[in-house]
Amino acid sequence: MSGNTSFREELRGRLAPLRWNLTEAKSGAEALDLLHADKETGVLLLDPVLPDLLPAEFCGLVRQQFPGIEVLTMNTTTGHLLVGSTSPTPFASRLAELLYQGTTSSLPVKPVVKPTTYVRSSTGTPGLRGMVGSSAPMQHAYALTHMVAARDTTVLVTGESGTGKDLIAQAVHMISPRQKAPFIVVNCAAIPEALLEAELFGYAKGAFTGAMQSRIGRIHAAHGGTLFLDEIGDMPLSLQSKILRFVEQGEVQRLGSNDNLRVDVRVVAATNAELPNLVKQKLFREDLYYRLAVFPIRLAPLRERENDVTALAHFFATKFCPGVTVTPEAIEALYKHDWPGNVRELRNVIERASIMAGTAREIAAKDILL
Ligand SMILES: Nc1ncnc2c1ncn2[C@@H]1O[C@H](COP(=O)(O)OP(=O)(O)OP(=O)(O)O)[C@@H](O)[C@H]1O
Repeated sequence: MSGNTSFREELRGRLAPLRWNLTEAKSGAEALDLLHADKETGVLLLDPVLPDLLPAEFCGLVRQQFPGIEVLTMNTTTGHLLVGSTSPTPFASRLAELLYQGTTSSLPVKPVVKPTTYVRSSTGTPGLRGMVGSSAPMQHAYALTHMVAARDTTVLVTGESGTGKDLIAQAVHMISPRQKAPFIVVNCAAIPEALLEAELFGYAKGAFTGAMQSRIGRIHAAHGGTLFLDEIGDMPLSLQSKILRFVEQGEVQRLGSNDNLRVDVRVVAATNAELPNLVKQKLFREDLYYRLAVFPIRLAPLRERENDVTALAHFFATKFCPGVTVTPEAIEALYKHDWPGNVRELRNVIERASIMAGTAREIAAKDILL
């Protein structure tokens, strides 16, 4: 794991003869996502200069969520392992020795350390206001949100529709030092393409017919705070280079004006589209994708969130009808469903059920209409 491309290449070359399954990550967030996806990882070689997280934060997360993985820190200048003062495992010492010597010929073919468990405990990770659910994927999302919120790093929230991406974006702002400054939302899918540029960047007087006076755009309105670009996958290609310039350089040019105005805006983007696919189809700029995806937070679909349906059902029942409970049979009925619309769909089902329940003080299985 290293943000340094040439260092990763060098290491890949040196480890290639071992025929290990090698996976590379450019940032702490990407590494955590890959570890979640591939439970076979045994060893993580870490460049301690991470582009997104402090090494201690990253190591703490890996220790908490993947206790079986051995994290070995590297010196990227020398290419040697920094085997710390705590006693290293025999594997770490051997790898250190071999990398130090610049030869890997006698390394064991497989890493000797295997991951054992994947922590699913509900303890340790603080949650986020307004968000219910303590499944492992949600704890992972909460932890990433807490870690990144304090910085100005751009965040990309992904996940199916209704998984809570808006809530995460709001949380990033609300627990950041920018919380008292504006949180401006732009739904890129909801504003017609012809109006989006003026809406985002503003315009100078006379920029187009009807521009009777100058106006600042929503980017400007977010100065000092956070701009939430929702449905970023729908951002027209024609506007993407201008957005990239704003995200990279903090510069905004109003329509019909040559002045470059500087703004201090943190960007959070969200999408339910697979941006890498859009990049392949040339519908989304690759450079913008990489710039936005500095710190990705992926929200799992509800069907992958273990027991969260129970907690969410009780939460929404209380919200719509304080004092009402949900019977175990009703909960069982909820678990038979796949939830393609995710939490939004569950919320709607419980809202309807609380009406169907009438004057009863509980929501029964018969009230659950799927
Ligand atoms: N973990 C959660 N706890 C409580 N409510 C939630 C949670 N996740 C989502 N919701 C609720 O579900 C609804 C949909 O959430 P949200 O709008 O954040 O989803 P989204 O992923 O942004 O969807 P879309 O892609 O369609 O914009 C909202 O009413 C939100 O308050």
